[in-house]
Amino acid sequence: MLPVRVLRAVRGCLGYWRYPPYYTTELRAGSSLYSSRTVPCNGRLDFSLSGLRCFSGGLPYWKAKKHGGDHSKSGNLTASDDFWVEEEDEELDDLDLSPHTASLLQGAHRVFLVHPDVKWGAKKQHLSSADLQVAEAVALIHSLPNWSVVNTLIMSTKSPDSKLIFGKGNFQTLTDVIKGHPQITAVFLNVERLSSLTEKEMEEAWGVKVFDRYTVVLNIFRFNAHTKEAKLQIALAELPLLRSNLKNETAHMDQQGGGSRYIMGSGETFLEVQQRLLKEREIKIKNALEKVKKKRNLLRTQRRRREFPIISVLGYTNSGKTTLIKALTGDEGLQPRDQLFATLDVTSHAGLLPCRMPVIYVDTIGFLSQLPHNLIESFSATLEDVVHSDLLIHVRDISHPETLKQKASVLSVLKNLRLPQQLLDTMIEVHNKIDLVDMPENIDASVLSVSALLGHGLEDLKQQVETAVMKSTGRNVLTINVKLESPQLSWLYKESSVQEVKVLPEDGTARVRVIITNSAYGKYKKLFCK
Ligand SMILES: Nc1nc2c(ncn2[C@@H]2O[C@H](COP(=O)(O)OP(=O)(O)OP(=O)(O)O)[C@@H](O)[C@H]2O)c(=O)[nH]1
Ligand SMILES: [Mg+2]
Repeated sequence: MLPVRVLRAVRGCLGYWRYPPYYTTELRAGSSLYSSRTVPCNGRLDFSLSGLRCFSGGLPYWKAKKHGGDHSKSGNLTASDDFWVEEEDEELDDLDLSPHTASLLQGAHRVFLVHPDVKWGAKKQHLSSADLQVAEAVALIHSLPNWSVVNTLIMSTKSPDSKLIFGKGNFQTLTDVIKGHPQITAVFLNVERLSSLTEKEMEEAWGVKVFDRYTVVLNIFRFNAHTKEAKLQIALAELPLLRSNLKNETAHMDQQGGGSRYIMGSGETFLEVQQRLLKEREIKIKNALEKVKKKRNLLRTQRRRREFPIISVLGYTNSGKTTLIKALTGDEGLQPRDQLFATLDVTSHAGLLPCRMPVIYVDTIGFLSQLPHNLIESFSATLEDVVHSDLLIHVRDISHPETLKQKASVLSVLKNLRLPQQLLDTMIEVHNKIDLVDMPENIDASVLSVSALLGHGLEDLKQQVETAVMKSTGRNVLTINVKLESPQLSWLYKESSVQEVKVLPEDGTARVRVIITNSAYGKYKKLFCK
């Protein structure tokens, strides 16, 4: 989604970009725009963007300086995360989005991690070894503040669908091992989802909390969600947990003769009242999400009208998407972290291509194989905007032992998003973290190797992005010779984006570098090149 404030910010910078290059321009977003001072045009015009900066406190503010600095560095045109905070919608405010299963998030947990290794059958994981699945599960736990893994155990099972996941003998062995770790406060069973009954039985047998992937991933999401949409998605994804808690609670009350009794005067039992409240909550959340979505569509339309090329950056979680966008835009507000799902909210960041055309890089939620299904559904909604991109960049962590498997799972999620074929065909694949590998093998010529952290390979990447964006948006960067006495130059200022003008006084001409659409160039040729 592209919040209003950022649109304003980018509009400010577009204003600058389209401005004839004989001004030093000071743009202030929020107040009336341009206060400009004319600077004499002395032949070669060199514009530095190194003074462009968008501060995170107060109003966004840009200042363009003449001369000096690194032109190719779009980085200084920034939109920090603060500008992506959505405008508050008062109507949504009565919906309590604080976690309803909050107890899990609070405090520290010392976790015993159990990975059921399915040897055969439909649930066997073919692409990944048990050790690597455990490594990913450990990374999930470490993505939660103050949670640590005390020990891990891979236990084979022939009956993953049975109530206790393991056969009787293995379950007993497991219980003995867990009981031998009195310092633990929880067990993380690395399965997608445990039924409430299984969870309850295991907790009784082991005497500590038991978590599945759904609960852990939901908690990570909850911890990292900042925008209203992300919080709403989480509130929705939390409902199945609340429903199964309710079942447990009612069963417990029933044992004491309470849960299914009628509440006096209401005509409803405790269970019915709670179910109704949950249903009402679900409807409210869905309505609120629908509203946010409509707002997003509106912003999308506005953005289209202003024609900022959109580049969506996708990839497996922790592959370096945020680091890459930070390197390409210089946005200091971005905070890459060595965690899974560090980025949950889809945010957009303004950058400049080498030809100085502003573009918007969209940072997206990372993919994870075996992400719980409900969560995929809620979060694929946040990827809807990807469909409207002009270009996709797929970032891969080339140093990861399962980099190929990660690529396969990203491509399969993309397939489900039903993206236009042309967008998939033009997708740029970036091999990131090359600083961590000795000798990259079999690199396809079309693939770009970079180290987003160290800044290696970024110039080539920007160049390739520029070529692809120009192609997909029907634009060209051209240098055109114009006669100074003809209206060509003023026509170009009006109909295209003039980047640079070199006056050649001896022959009364100028060399003009422009970014021009195919159709405008067609008109230009018709008018002036007969
Ligand atoms: N050595 C090295 N580390 C990198 C590079 N790029 C990113 N990292 C590190 O990888 C970790 C994850 O980086 P992020 O940019 O947060 O990854 P992401 O893909 O945005 O992750 P999610 O938002 O969680 O999906 C951080 O610790 C980065 O510092 C690189 O080129 N080299
Ligand atoms: Mg990220």
